[in-house]
Amino acid sequence: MADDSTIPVVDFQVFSSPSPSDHVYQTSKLLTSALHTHGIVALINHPLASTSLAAAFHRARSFFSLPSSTKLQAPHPPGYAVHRGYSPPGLEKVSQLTSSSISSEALKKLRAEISDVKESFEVGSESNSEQPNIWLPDEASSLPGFKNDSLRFYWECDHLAKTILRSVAIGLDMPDPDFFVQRCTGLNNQLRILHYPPIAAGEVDQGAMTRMPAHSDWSAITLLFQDDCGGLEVEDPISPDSFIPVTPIEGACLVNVGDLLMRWSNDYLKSPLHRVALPQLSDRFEGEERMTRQRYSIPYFVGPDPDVLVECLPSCSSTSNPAKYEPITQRAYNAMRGCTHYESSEEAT
Ligand SMILES: O=C(O)CCC(=O)C(=O)O
Ligand SMILES: [Fe+2]
Repeated sequence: MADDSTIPVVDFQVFSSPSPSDHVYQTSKLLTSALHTHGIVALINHPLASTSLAAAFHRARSFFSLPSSTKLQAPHPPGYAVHRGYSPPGLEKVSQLTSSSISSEALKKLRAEISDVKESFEVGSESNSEQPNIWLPDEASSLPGFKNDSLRFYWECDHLAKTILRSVAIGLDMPDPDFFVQRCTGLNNQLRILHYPPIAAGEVDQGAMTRMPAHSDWSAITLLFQDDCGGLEVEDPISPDSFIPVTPIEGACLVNVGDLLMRWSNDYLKSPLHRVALPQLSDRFEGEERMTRQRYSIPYFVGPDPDVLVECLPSCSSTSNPAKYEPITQRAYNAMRGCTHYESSEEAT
């Protein structure tokens, strides 16, 4: 485990080979303890093959290198309801601000002043008819194998996610280790590849741009793979409003709690605020056009199936600690968060 100014690291080796159950239990306790204190953990020696991960980053670089006119042939639909396809830089803005915490005029002004500089492409299960995938029409000639390889990676991430969800259930001393796996079948996950293009250093100096503002994820858990650029930060649990850097560890899988696991666990597991800050001064390329480094990351959002009711786990409540949230389905939670997000970012649609 790390000190308080960095995020915890847990060695997940026991899940790569047959291991005694007490080792599995100890690792699972370390996992849930990290997700309790920080809401995020870096798993090392996890079972996802490093070759698959390297190939996924390679695929992301190839995709984002295509001309804009090609990428825009697989456009993300307007609105919040469907999360698939390509979003060009500046299109999507995430924010934790809600219309109840700030007036809509002030929110609009804030959004007009600060632009998110990133592009993304999102993929789901081919069986999810409510969220149909959006592929390039001509992918065979522009990016051979992109669709099949992306889908294979999607299911490899799902496999890792299920191992982690079982470990969370064990760490929470739940009677059924498959409780979460049965409710998060893989139908409703979302694979996102993200590219943060280089930014002119002048913009960094003026603070006119951000990479991704602070937000929590709407998922049950999120797996996140990042390159070596850095910039990801998570709210400091012992000093809220300040953020600690999530320093890249090669090959590690970051796992953060999403809002729905937080609700399931009655706030025992925290869905942390996190953001992507601009790179450090020392990490800028100098020259006439002083630019920052570009960054790639791959989040994988693990969602319960849309109609699963997320309600406080019996082991996480008592008479002195009653349930804090009303039961809610993923579908209803998505609509609730999405409406707020959509209303307050209408210029993005
Ligand atoms: O790019 C990253 O490292 C973070 C991405 C993220 O937080 C998200 O897509 O929700
Ligand atoms: Fe996130």
